Amino acid sequence: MADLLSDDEIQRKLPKGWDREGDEITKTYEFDDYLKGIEFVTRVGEVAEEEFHHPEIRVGYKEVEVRLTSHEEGGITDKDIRLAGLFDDEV
Ligand SMILES: C[C@H](O)[C@H](O)[C@H]1CNC2=NC(N)=NC(=O)C2=N1
Repeated sequence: MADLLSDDEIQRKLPKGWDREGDEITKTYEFDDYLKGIEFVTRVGEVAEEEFHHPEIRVGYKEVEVRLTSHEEGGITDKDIRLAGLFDDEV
């Protein structure tokens, strides 16, 4: 089990463009068209499965919202920070 991060660690480690909301970190990605967002979701899902750490994903028109938390630990861990960076690499 990974350690829960402190408030200061979260703020320090949070990748640019990500926000902290309670026990989650979140980012909304914007796309030129709906299907580009859907294609992004597929890539995010593949990374999540490879890392066995899964986000919640909300698909809107030309936008995709991703939310990460470590369910087993009950908060935000380095796994969430790491996945955030990997998802950013998939844009
Ligand atoms: C049994 C447990 O669901 C698995 O170990 C994995 C699956 N994916 C997961 N994803 C996330 N975000 N948090 C978890 O604690 C988690 N656990």
